[in-house]
Parts: sequence; C-alpha cells; structure tokens
Amino acid sequence: MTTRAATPPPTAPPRSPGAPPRVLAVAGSDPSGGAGVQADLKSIAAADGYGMAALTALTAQNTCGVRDVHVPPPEFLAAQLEALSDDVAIDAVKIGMLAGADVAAVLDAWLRRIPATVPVVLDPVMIATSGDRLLDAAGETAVRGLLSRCDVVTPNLPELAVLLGEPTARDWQAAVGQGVRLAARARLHVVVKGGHLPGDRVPDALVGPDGTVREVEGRRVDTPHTHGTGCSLSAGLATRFVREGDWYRALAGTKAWLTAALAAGADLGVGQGHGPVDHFAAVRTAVHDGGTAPVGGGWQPARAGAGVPG
Ligand SMILES: Nc1ncnc2c1ncn2[C@@H]1O[C@H](COP(=O)(O)OP(=O)(O)O)[C@@H](O)[C@H]1O
Ligand SMILES: Cc1ncc(COP(=O)(O)O)c(N)n1
Repeated sequence: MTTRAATPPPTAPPRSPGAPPRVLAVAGSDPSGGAGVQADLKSIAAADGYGMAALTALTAQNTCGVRDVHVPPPEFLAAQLEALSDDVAIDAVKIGMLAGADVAAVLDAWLRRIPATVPVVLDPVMIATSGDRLLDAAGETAVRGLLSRCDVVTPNLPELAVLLGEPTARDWQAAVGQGVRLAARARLHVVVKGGHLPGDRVPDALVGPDGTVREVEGRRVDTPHTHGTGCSLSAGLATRFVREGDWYRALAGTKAWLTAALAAGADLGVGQGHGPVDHFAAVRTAVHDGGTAPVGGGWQPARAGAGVPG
C-alpha cells in the first residue's frame, strides 16, 4: 500500500444555503445493494444529500444471508477517513457495520479529531436481518465506547438490549423504558424502533438524554422485504438533520419516506429472500408517470430486448 503524508486540512468552505448536505457513511458493503453503504448512499441521495462512504468491511451477502466477511486492515479505514477529512467539509456522519473492536478504535480516534459540532448517528449493526452476526463480542464493548461521541443511536430491539446488558424487550412500553435508560446512561438521543414487534402499528420514538419521549406513529407494511431498513433509516436521519436542525422532525420525515420505500420494495423483484426497500419509489413515480401514478404497479419495466441495442 502506498501512503503519503496528509496535506494540511484546507479551510473547508461552509455549505452554501440550499446545497446538499455532505454526509459520510462509515459502513460495510452489501453487494446486493439493499443494506450497508449501498443503502446509505441511496438513502442520502433520496434525502437530497451528497453521499460519501468509507468502507469498514466487505461482505459477500445477498437477500438470503451473509456468506463471508472480509475486514481490511483497520489502518486502511484510517487512510480513507484521513484522505476525506483532509479535503472535504463533512456535514454529518452515519456509522453502520463496524465488524470488530480494532475498526471501532480507528473510527473513535478519527471522530475525536473532527469538529465536535459534526452530528454523528450510530446504527449499532450487530446482526443482519438474515440472522448472521456482523459484529464480534469484543466489538460490542467497543461500540458502547463510541456512544460518547455520538448524538443519536438507532438500535433495533436486540441491539438495544445488548447495549444495556438486559434481555430483549417484548413490548413497546418495555422497549421505550430501555431507550430511556440508555439515553440517560450514555447522554445522547436514542431512537427506539418498533419494527421487531408484532402488530399493525410500528411506532418509533425519539428519547432525549433528559428522558423526554416523543413518538412517531407508523403503520406496518406487510412485507418480508425489510433488508437494510435500519441502514436506510439512520442514513436518512443524518441527512435530514443537517437541514432540519431538529432530531424529531428529521426522524418523522425519514420514517414517512421509509414507509413508502418499504411499500414499494416488493416491486423491485430483487432476490429470493428478504429483499431491499425501494429508496427511490417517489422519484420513480414522478419520472414514469408525471407523478400521478400510485407507487408500485404504476408502470411496467420495458419489454426484454426492447432497450437500447448493445
Ligand atoms: N414492516 C414494517 N413496516 C413499517 N415500518 C417498518 C417495518 N419494519 C421496520 N420498519 C421501520 O424501519 C426502521 C428500521 O427498523 P428495524 O427493522 O427495527 O431496524 P433494523 O433494520 O436495525 O432491524 C424503523 O423506522 C422501523 O419502524
Ligand atoms: C454491510 C451490512 N451492513 C448492515 C447490515 C444490516 O442490515 P439490516 O438493516 O437489514 O439489519 C447488513 N445486512 N449488511
């Protein structure tokens, strides 16, 4: 590997009003495009942000499961992060799969060198929708250590339980109670997510470090295609926060967008397991039907062979 000395950081220009927020995803790769950095970049773009990505790990996975994980040397993550922050002003950071403690330590050191005002959203990815582990046991402890440099953490219910060292909540009230305990202990905002509980309602809640709980109502989309929902929510949240300046409004907007993306996911026809959401459902509708067609089933893909001659 060739390395070169870091150039002194330029005076990064502030974001001009109306320009897309420059959002960095620090996460793993999912070649099926539904989770990981691929989902993050789509979510950032769908929220009108400019997406950037530093890779922590490469997975060999599809919609059915994770076959293998390759973690490059942690120094290479450091090189990616330094190359970026030496040059680009970053408006928000979203953290996803960290794989292990060494990777988390590199990221922790870098996060403490960038301006403390840069908002950081942590999705503490531990286990994929398919049930495969994406973080080792030492990594769990390291992720807890990262919380002190994060503004928001977005665990699903099993991840919330691991972060607290408690059993997984079985109902919404217990889940919110755990969110309140984690927010107070780690002094940050916790997004508690109802996706893993049964029922027609799928609420999320923003819990503040002072114990305030503000719920965002949601209806369940009856679909198996939930691959990457956690990645998509956290990346969209980081992006919307830059414009909104308010975590609750950013969460409400992101959840509304994600519900529509979940509803349209089945029409993508990607894979045979838990397929992805359609991050661009709204854009697709606008492009194909002048914005008048319902999302999903409103247009048909071109006939096979009817495309541009190769
Ligand atoms: N079937 C569903 N219908 C509507 N919203 C859902 C559904 N499943 C998950 N969500 C939402 O997707 C987001 C991610 O939640 P969750 O699936 O719990 O995270 P993770 O991907 O980390 O397991 C949350 O906002 C949650 O409320
Ligand atoms: C590289 C990578 N990162 C994260 C997830 C979690 O995805 P989900 O949101 O479905 O739990 C994943 N499957 N792969």
